[in-house]
Amino acid sequence: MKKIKIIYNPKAGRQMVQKNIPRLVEVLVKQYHEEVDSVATQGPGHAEELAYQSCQEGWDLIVAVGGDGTVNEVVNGMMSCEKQCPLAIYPAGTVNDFGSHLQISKKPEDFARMIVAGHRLNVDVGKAGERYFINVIAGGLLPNVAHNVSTEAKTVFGKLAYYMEGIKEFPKQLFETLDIQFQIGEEIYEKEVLFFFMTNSPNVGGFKHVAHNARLNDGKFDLLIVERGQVLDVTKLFFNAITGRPKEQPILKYIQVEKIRIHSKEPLHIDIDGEEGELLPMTFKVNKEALTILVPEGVHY
Ligand SMILES: Nc1ncnc2c1ncn2[C@@H]1O[C@H](COP(=O)(O)OP(=O)(O)OP(=O)(O)O)[C@@H](O)[C@H]1O
Repeated sequence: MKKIKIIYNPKAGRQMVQKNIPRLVEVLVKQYHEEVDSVATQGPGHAEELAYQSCQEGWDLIVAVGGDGTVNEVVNGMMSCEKQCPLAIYPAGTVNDFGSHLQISKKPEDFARMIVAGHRLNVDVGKAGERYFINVIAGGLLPNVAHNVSTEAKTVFGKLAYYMEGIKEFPKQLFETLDIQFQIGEEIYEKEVLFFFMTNSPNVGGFKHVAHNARLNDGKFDLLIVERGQVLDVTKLFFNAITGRPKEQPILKYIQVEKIRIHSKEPLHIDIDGEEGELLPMTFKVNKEALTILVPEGVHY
């Protein structure tokens, strides 16, 4: 019998997947005879506290139910604790870049089966200053769009809320570039950028395979920098991302990094797994295969 702690964000996504939790608990307890406790988060930061506490108390598995922000908090709680257990992600957010790359089923019966089968994958975890991240850090146009979308809009429109905000903001911000310095080892690149992101999984902002070389356990993060360009270049870039056909383009730089320091001339908050983080400058590095997660069997990442 395993002791399983479920930490769920009742406000994540369209607040639909959370309705599956009672059924998930029932299957785990009645069919598989596991010991299960589920706790709802009360607000920002609570998932982190609960995850830290659960590791300290020696639970065998933590299940994070929410979007990328909730998963980020749980990962921070787990990584700060000396004792560790595996993590399972039950995607219930608006975008779920990380969860959707893992191809995790939302059907409670399938999810319970995955947990009990216990197929493991050790994944890289990033450190951004003092915070951990599991999927993506970003700066510039895209994160601004994401932060302007309210919880209410996400509950009603889901992913569409991000696209509507994007269409509104895109023309306004197209010419607002940022002066960014990327320092990788001894090399320094100075760029005038629209936005940049550094990702663990290939999926970013709901777009699949944007970072086509990204692997969850290769000890590297994939840095994509979109430089200032002509309107047509930027439009083409988005079109290729939407249609899942990423191509080499003059305004796009694609580099794999293990450690990087990023400076911005203007004050710029970095976005960490979809939530607003600290101001730059900041050093980012990869902790290779630092966290064990449960994944469906037979899927290649
Ligand atoms: N009870 C709560 N009420 C309001 N906010 C909460 C509560 N519990 C957690 N939160 C906060 O909700 C924020 C958003 O959660 P999360 O990112 O998981 O969902 P989402 O934004 O819908 O999904 P995604 O990031 O995948 O688009 C998190 O930063 C978290 O701190």
